[in-house]
Amino acid sequence: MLNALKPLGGGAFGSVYKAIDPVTCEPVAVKVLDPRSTNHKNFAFRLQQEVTMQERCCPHPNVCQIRQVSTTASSSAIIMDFSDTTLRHVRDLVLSEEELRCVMSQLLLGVHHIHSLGIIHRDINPRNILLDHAGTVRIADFGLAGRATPDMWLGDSPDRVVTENYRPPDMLIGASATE
Ligand SMILES: Nc1ncnc2c1ncn2[C@@H]1O[C@H](COP(=O)(O)OP(=O)(O)OP(=O)(O)O)[C@@H](O)[C@H]1O
Repeated sequence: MLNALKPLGGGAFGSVYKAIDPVTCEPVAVKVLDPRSTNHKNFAFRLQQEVTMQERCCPHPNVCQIRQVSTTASSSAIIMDFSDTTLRHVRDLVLSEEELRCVMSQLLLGVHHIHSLGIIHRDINPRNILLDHAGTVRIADFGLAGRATPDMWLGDSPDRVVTENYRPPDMLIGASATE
C-alpha cells in the first residue's frame, strides 16, 4: 500500500505522485492512469504499450525503471524509480558546459539504447527527461513509444499528445522516420 506524498506532475493520461515504498522505504514515483481520460479500449492498449516499451528498455542507467504495475477496477498505477526533478525544471538555471555535456551524453546513451532495441520514444522533451541530485539522467514517459519499422510514418500521431516544439523533422515534413 502506497501513500501519495505530493503531486509531481500530470499529463494527458493521468497524474504522477511521489510516494514511499513501504518495504524499501525508498521514494518512488507513482503514475496513476485514469481510464476516464479516454475510452476503455484505448486506455488498456495505451497502458500495456507504455509498460511493455519501458520495461523492454530496462534496465539501463539512463531509462526510468518500472518497479511494479498495479491495476484495480477503477484505475491503474505504474510504480517507478523516483527522480528529483526534470530538465524542464532546471532549464532556467545556467548550467556549465561540463554539466551540459554530462546531461547530453547520458541522454544520447539512453536514446541510443532505446533505438538499438528497435524502439522509438516519440516524445523526447524536457518534461520527460528526469534528473536526480547525483546528475543522473533518466528518460521517462513511454506512452507514445513504439516499435520502429522502416516505413514508419509518424504523421498520424494525434496533435494533442505530441509535444509540438519537440517534434522530429521527419514528422514535421511527413516523411519516413528512417529517411
Ligand atoms: N519517475 C519520476 N520521478 C519523478 N518525477 C516524475 C517521474 N515520472 C514523471 N514525473 C513527473 O511527472 C510529470 C508527468 O509525467 P508523464 O509525462 O509521464 O505523465 P503523462 O500523463 O504521461 O504526460 P504526457 O501528457 O506527457 O503523456 C513529468 O513531467 C515529471 O515532472
